[in-house]
Amino acid sequence: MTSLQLSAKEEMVEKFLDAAARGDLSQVSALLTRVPSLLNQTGYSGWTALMLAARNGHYHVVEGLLSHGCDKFLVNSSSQTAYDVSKFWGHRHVSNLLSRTDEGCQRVLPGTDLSPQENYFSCEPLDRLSAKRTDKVWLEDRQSAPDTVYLLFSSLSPMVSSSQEEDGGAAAETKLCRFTYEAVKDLIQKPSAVLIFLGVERRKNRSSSSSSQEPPAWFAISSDEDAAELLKRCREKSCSFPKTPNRDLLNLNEEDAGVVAQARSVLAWHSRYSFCPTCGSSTRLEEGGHKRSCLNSDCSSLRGVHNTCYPRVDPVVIMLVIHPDGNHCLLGRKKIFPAGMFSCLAGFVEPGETMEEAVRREVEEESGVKVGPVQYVSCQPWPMPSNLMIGCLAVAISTDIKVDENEIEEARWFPRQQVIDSLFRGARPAFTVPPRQTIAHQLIRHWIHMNSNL
Ligand SMILES: NC(=O)C1=CN([C@@H]2O[C@H](COP(=O)(O)OP(=O)(O)OC[C@H]3O[C@@H](n4cnc5c(N)ncnc54)[C@H](OP(=O)(O)O)[C@@H]3O)[C@@H](O)[C@H]2O)C=CC1
Ligand SMILES: [Mg+2]
Ligand SMILES: [Mg+2]
Ligand SMILES: [Mg+2]
Ligand SMILES: [Zn+2]
Repeated sequence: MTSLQLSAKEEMVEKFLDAAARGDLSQVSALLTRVPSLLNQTGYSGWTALMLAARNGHYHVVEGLLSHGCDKFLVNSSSQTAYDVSKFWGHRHVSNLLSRTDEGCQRVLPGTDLSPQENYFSCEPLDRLSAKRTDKVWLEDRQSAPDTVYLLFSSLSPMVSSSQEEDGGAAAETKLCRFTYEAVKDLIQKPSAVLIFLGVERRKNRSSSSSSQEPPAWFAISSDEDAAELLKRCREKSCSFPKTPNRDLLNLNEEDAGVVAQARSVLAWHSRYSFCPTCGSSTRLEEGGHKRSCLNSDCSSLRGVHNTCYPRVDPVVIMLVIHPDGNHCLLGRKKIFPAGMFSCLAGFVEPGETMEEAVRREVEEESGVKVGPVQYVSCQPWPMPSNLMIGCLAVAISTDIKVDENEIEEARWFPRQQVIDSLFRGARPAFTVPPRQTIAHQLIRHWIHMNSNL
């Protein structure tokens, strides 16, 4: 290419970027018709036409460029996307346009903070009515009510039905199988059965005429009967008890996942605490399955408050560590991860430790990186078996990495652009992030959505 041709091309790019910056939609369209390759060209400091139009709030130019299929995830030399730029300059109509996805209303780049409800397993479709757990008469009455819903568990997995996609591809949706009292009453009567009261359905419309009637109650029942025998109780063909909960329970809809978060954690606690941890005696289920009391009347667990009597929740900190330059984040991989997957570092909170200290300790133990400020973002119940994942952002104050090979296979600083590529583009990214149902994924997204460079 001659220098004359080169400068002609440069001139064309400049003209195109200038038209976008001025909001001249007809010139932008005319130039694109003649030279389609202009679409994602960059000028000074890596600014694209989309960024320049976004900077100046030119909604129709942004719309036009998007309709031509321009790449909205490109970043300039300060690692800002067009969305970051429009948000910083207060052009909300443009940032709303840029945050839309092809799937419609789902937000890829939300302008607001992540709400706790957005984490999978955190939806609460049932009102737990904990005060009713001690009301034996009420509980027995609800158990046999015709509209009461029973979920059936075997080896801590709920019975689910899966619909397959038409081409025989991956399971499209997994639903909890719901049973009536009549269908499971023989199981409830077995001495080995564990029955948990989960709550009652929340009324969608409190002022509805049927409000005098009690909303349906939900129970979980765990049975040690043979799984194949249990499956015969279901009329649907595609029923199963998932074998790999870490993976299979992520295909439920948000509401079913919320119910499973409670039921699985409580059942897992019963399966591991059959005997009193204080004196080793047998225990009795109480309070709708939310308590185990020791049968030895001399046991000290019967006096005072004891966490041996109630289901456990184990707090785990999970953190996205940001490089002091603001443009890289620290991700690690365990040996058991699928090839190419990197995730946030995580670790159990230890006794007598604050959340912030647990973040600093786990990051330093696992990666050798020292952490300064820590900020809570959101949390996620993780019923594998009963963790509460406390999601944080943390800022590194040192950058050398030395991994603890017992826990982590590799840890690396990833540039923001690679993270964006992995989250949103999928086309041969340098690494993969965990699935959207994990808080690790949501924390990574949260960081990308922040205007950390502006
Ligand atoms: N939802 C999400 O996005 C994510 C969820 N997680 C979950 O977080 C949990 C913790 O993460 P992980 O990195 O493994 O934690 P840690 O870094 O704390 O390492 C766990 C190891 O530490 C030991 N350990 C120390 N204290 C405890 C304790 N109170 N309970 C259990 N083990 C303890 C165990 O060792 P030993 O086995 O030798 O006794 C265990 O294998 C995991 O269960 C994982 O499923 C993790 C990442 C993402
Ligand atoms: Mg650790
Ligand atoms: Mg860890
Ligand atoms: Mg640990
Ligand atoms: Zn005891």
